[in-house]
Amino acid sequence: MPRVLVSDKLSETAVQIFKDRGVDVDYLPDIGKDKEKLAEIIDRYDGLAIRSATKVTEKLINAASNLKVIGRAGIGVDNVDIPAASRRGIIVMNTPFGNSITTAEHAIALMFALARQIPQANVSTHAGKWEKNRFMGVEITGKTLGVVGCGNIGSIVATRGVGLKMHVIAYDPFLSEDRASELGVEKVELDELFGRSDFITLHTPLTDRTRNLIDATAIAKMKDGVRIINCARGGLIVESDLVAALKSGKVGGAGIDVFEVEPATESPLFGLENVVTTPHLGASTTEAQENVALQIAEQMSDYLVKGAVSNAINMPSITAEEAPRLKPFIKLAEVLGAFVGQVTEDAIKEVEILFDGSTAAMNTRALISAALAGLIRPQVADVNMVSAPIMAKERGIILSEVKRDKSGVFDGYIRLTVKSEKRTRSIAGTCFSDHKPRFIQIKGINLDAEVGQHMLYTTNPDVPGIIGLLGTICGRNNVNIANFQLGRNRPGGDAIALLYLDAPFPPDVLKELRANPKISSAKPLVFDVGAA
Ligand SMILES: NC(=O)C1=CN([C@@H]2O[C@H](COP(=O)(O)OP(=O)(O)OC[C@H]3O[C@@H](n4cnc5c(N)ncnc54)[C@H](O)[C@@H]3O)[C@@H](O)[C@H]2O)C=CC1
Ligand SMILES: O=C(O)C(=O)COP(=O)(O)O
Repeated sequence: MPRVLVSDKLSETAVQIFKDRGVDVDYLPDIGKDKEKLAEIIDRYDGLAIRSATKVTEKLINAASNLKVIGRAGIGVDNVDIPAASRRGIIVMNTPFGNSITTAEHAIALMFALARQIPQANVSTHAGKWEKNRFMGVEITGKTLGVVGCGNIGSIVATRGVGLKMHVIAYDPFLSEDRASELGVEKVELDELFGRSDFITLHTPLTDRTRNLIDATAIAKMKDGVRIINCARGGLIVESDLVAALKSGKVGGAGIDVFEVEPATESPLFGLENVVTTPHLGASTTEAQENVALQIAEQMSDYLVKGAVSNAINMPSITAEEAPRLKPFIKLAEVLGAFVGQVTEDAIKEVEILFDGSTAAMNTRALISAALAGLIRPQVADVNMVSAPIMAKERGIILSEVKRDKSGVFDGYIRLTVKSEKRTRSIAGTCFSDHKPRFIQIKGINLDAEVGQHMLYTTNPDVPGIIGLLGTICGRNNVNIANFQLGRNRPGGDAIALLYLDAPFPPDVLKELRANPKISSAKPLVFDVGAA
């Protein structure tokens, strides 16, 4: 039974869902904050469910020898070293919509809090001061709201802003004019947004490109008295620059939910009169927490139990419905890759994957990942569908995909063509209704060959006596041949043989075979023929 660790505070709904779906679960909501303790036990788990408190570093990933999936019950995955997870073949998934309304509402709440100084007035009133003249606010209506990052959350904030009769302008490199007009916002460049906004709200992910987006230079371009809201990530703002601008009055107020360093128990922003802070509460409503807990538990269980992949950051999605249909073809793609990977001994330069007929309509991204995993595995044993594309890229392999209509007798097939330093190799295969992968063409030679666990692949000129020769050498050395497949391109041309064996082909017999002048090449092959 797969086992999952929940290392941050999550609704207990998640725990129940894991259990209901056949996943063992340990709920240790405080362990995420204890790096050492977490590293000590992480190798016991197949899955890790987190929020933002657990930092999944490369070090932790290296200690997680059994980990297959990291599930973020929320949106931002900047606390996970995704390249390190991908290299180790670990899927990283999130719940991209579960808390977006809640977070957008928090941004709007902070905007009102700033406009009317509600938190400060609240403290003063509780203290019995009745400072009616101290707290003069500003109206929201008619003001310009600048939304930086108009994705899921940004666009909800934008439409709420429109509803509040604000003039909403947005900067997002991926925002189309059509989408902007659908939302009722004006699409502008960043500098224009800085120059025109009365309120600026940030909704981009934290990446190397967005880090320090709001620094002294950006602030200098803003209107005097601008109010800034950050419910995205602390690293988007250079806090020291913001503090200076708040002190000088250039920035009139800041609503800050997220900090450069969290948990933020001290910050230069604390104690400033015009700053409203919350401790990363953007996603903290009962509704959002139920949503994300339920979703992540479902997604992680579906992956661990059924192989379905959804909302993965580093792997193509495979729905629970398509998983059973796709599985045999994933196996096929993997064995095609494994065949070529085992016979290729020099550096691979280019890979072309052709999807013919029905296979062209399948989830070809997943099939490509599987083919690459098979191809690379002879060199790197623990590669899988998550890590294979990244490894292929790191090795400079040029990848191309071709899709075409049914072109032959098969409903559909996959052909893998691999160009290495010395030569080009090609292999094609398909699955029939028995769901078993079959080789249908090797080296341009047609055949119909099942995939065996232990095989021997030989090439030779098409001359009489090869079958006898192979049989004699194997027989003399006590190697049992379970089955035999032959093919040739034309009489007297190139021929190939596939021998199905009960055990790995013995190295000394291989030597003898290779020394025989009638055999051009002989290569033992091993395939994982476990259930598709
Ligand atoms: N405070 C909290 O508790 C929460 C914070 N978040 C944060 O909010 C972020 C945004 O979430 P979503 O809207 O769901 O993500 P999203 O991916 O739907 O939207 C992000 C948008 O930012 C845009 N973008 C990327 N780089 C940009 C740049 N340099 N300038 C302007 N726009 C850029 C993208 O094109 C995209 O449209 C998350 O990455 C997360 O860090 C999310 C949920 C809760
Ligand atoms: O979903 C996100 O990106 C969030 O920032 C929410 O963080 P949390 O789950 O509340 O630690």
